[in-house]
Amino acid sequence: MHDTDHTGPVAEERPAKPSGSAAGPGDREAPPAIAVSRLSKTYDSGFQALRGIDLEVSRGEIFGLLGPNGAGKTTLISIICGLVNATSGRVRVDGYDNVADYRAVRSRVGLVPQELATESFETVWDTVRFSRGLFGRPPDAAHLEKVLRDLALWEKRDSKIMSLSGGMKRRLLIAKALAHEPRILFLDEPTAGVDVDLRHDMWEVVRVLRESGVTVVLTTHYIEEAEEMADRVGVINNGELVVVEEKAELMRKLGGKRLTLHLREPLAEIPPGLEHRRLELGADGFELTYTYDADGREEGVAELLTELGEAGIHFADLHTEQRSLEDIFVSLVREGR
Ligand SMILES: Nc1ncnc2c1ncn2[C@@H]1O[C@H](COP(=O)(O)OP(=O)(O)OP(=O)(O)O)[C@@H](O)[C@H]1O
Repeated sequence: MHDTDHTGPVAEERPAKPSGSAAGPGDREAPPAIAVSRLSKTYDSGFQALRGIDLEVSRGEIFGLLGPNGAGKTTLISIICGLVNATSGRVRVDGYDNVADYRAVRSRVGLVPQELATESFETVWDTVRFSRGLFGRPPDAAHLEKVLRDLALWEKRDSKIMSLSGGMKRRLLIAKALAHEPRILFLDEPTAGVDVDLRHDMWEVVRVLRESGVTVVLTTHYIEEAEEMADRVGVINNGELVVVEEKAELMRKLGGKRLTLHLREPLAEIPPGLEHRRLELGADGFELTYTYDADGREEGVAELLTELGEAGIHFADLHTEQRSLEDIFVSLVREGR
């Protein structure tokens, strides 16, 4: 199944031995958790799902892969985990090539799929124990207990899966993926279709994982989720990584602020003399929006209000807001079209 042209050159680059527990900041020799270079995927149907992806994820990082439906998120993580073959390019996990060193890679990654578990007659405990065994790891009741406790499932260890709530089933999927002690956990759309409370529970779970030093890559099309959880965000659209940025930096660079004025009288168009401003008029003519810098320079607002007053434009109300990652995302995806 696997391409055969990947063996060889990687051997001398990979670490001779697994590098023990997660590397500390002083460990300069340690390879990144994930290194993807020039990765492309064309499915047998001829559809090109990924186009030359380059990406590095550091150890201990929480990386959010954000993109609309069909953007290529699942394809990318499936290739990194070694479940789908790439057409070209290369993936290394902890320094191991995902084709030549398939086993080393599989033992280092845990994948939490979108679907809920189906083995409904099994107990929670048997499920995690079995998952660990699948990876050839020796039994370790203490580790499994810790995983179940961290995920608030310890009290349910003897319960059958069918008796668990939806939230517990989701957490059990994570417990299964953690049973063999992976260093990198992939969460594919962890909160797709769940209610708000459950979504917040999942965010909490990811925070706990971060504290335990696990590298987390999560895919989502909820901006809020990436904004809430990720250290860095990569936006993928049409199989291309449109941007990869520290979340805070992305907000700072592209965030901007928006001032919205609710006018007393509707306008048919932006009045002459104000065209140089970044103004937008709402469809009903009552809402005028001004976008300005995110870095705190707000002197333009006072000038604008004076100019509007001079032009005889009066407003009944105004409010400002920070542009959200949602706005940024929408504009990036538009630009990428
Ligand atoms: N086995 C396959 N054969 C052909 N095309 C495929 C296959 N799997 C996925 N695709 C196509 O590749 C594209 C990317 O799919 P992928 O599942 O990676 O997207 P995604 O970003 O994860 O989307 P979603 O958010 O809907 O899960 C889609 O257009 C999809 O239809």
